[in-house]
Amino acid sequence: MTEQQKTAARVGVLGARGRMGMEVCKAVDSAADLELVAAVDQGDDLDAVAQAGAEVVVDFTTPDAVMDNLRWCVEHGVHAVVGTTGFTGQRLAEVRGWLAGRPGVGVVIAPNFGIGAVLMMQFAARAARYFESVEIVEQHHPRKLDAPSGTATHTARLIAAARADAGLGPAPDATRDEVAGARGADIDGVRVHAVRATGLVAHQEVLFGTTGETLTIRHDSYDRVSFMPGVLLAVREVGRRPGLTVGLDALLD
Ligand SMILES: NC(=O)C1=CN([C@@H]2O[C@H](COP(=O)(O)OP(=O)(O)OC[C@H]3O[C@@H](n4cnc5c(N)ncnc54)[C@H](OP(=O)(O)O)[C@@H]3O)[C@@H](O)[C@H]2O)C=CC1
Ligand SMILES: O=C(O)C1=N[C@H](C(=O)O)C[C@H](O)C1
Repeated sequence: MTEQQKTAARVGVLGARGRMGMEVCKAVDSAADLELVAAVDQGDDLDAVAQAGAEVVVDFTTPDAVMDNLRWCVEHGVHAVVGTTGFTGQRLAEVRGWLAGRPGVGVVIAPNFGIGAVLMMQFAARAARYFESVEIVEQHHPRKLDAPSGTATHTARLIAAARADAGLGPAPDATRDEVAGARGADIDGVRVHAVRATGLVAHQEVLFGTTGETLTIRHDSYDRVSFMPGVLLAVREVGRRPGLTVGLDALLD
């Protein structure tokens, strides 16, 4: 064993045969300071992760699978970096509850690991107080299971909080006799529209409007490599951050 291998952090990937999981396995494999010790997918035994001595697990599975995986990690003292979507306030509270019993364990959950996407969300939250209207349009590949995206849901919540802080009421909207769904989903008072089309990867526009002007903030991931610097940053940092960290923002400061 080389000196490099002795000090490399041991990483397991869940959802390893998925679109993101495959990319994460490649990225971990290519990082000199990380060692891919377990690649687990549907039907594989999670104990492979423990047997391989993984210190950090990366989860890109499904909203249905992720909670069981995460509880397993916390119970086994393995740090977790989670990109899988579907984290409601209730789910986050549950994770905090598990972590309370394992004070040394760190969990990072981020709806989007793209640096540009994180900035897009920050810029949108900053702009929110100045515009009476706001709508989010997220666009993804058609094999995505969830809608709206985790990124769009998170963005809507940030915008809603900023609007509430600024004392803004509901965005003006005189629509009547709607065809169901025509105005998108309502997330904390923010309309979110989900587009699915072959050729897309992951894209989002936040459209703000006020008298005589609009502001559009747009982010595009054209390739899943865009998420890898954020994922690797979280893998390297998670052990130094016991408890739950939501979003990549705290790791970029
Ligand atoms: N935070 C971020 O930056 C990003 C988040 N995502 C999110 O990551 C998740 C995965 O996306 P994507 O890679 O495109 O999806 P895929 O469907 O391509 O991959 C998910 C993989 O997880 C497997 N899987 C299902 N259940 C389990 C389980 N219990 N244990 C281990 N593996 C399991 C699936 O197997 P099978 O197909 O057999 O069910 C599949 O191989 C989604 O929630 C997506 O929204 C995606 C991109 C970026
Ligand atoms: O499923 C995807 O592809 C993506 N999922 C995440 C989300 O739901 O926000 C992140 C990114 O949009 C890609």
